[in-house]
Amino acid sequence: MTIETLSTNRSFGGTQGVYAHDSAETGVRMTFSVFVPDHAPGAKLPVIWYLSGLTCTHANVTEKGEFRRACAELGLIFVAPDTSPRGEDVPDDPAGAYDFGLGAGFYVDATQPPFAEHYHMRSYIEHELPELVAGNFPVDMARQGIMGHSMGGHGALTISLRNPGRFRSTSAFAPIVAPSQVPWGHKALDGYLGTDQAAWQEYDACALIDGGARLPDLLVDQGDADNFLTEQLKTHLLEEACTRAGQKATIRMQPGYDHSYYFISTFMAEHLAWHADRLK
Ligand SMILES: N[C@@H](CCC(=O)N[C@@H](CS)C(=O)NCC(=O)O)C(=O)O
Repeated sequence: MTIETLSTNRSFGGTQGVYAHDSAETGVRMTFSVFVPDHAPGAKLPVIWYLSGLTCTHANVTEKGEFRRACAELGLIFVAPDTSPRGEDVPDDPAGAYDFGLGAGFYVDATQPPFAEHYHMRSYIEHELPELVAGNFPVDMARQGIMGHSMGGHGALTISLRNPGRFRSTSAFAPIVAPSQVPWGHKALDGYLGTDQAAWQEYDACALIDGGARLPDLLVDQGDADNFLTEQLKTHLLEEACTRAGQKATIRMQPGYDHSYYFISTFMAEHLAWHADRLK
């Protein structure tokens, strides 16, 4: 599996790179970014997977996430994938809406035409990208953490819940916690998976927790001035599911913060330190 280096920049005593490769899962060229702190020759570092939200590419968090100083200090590799397949042959939302299709892969393996051909973001993130990164960067795959924002928070939670033991740490900023119960999720899961809601359950963090899936621990930050909180994010559903299940979790409402990277970057270093503690 070969990767093409699109750019590298020296930053915070490490290297921020952007890379591309031909993906077998999505059938198109995919771009992702990796920050590698300087390290002793031959050393392998723990890795954080960061899954982004609606409309994002790798670039949003790479440029606005403010993760590099903390990653350099803590010795963490930070990987940021794209949020969907892209290209002329890749179908989009029929009306070009931002919440489905391009930039909105929802970390599922689509089963419905015409999306089933390219929209394999679950398998891409769970299998293909980890193999590629493990083969090309100094990552210790025994020490993985996963985090994400909004749709990417949904991705981080569901991927971690479905793969017990793989991620020692899981956190999220303003995650979609119950896509089966909110308009963004209904539109995406219906479009990618069809109307049978039984197929949606493995892509719904609250349903997975209710079904018995567990994480060692969980950290979530949510701004109380987030304009998506009431209709789309419904953080209280995750709090209730964790309480019902006895799932250990720290879910914090942050007064005055919105949904943007101003919010994410504020709490990024704290999340990374929390991950690093669990990845020692
Ligand atoms: N901008 C969209 C909302 C989508 C949105 O807020 N996306 C979040 C993730 S759910 C994001 O990270 N946007 C890109 C950015 O802020 O850089 C709109 O048209 O309403």
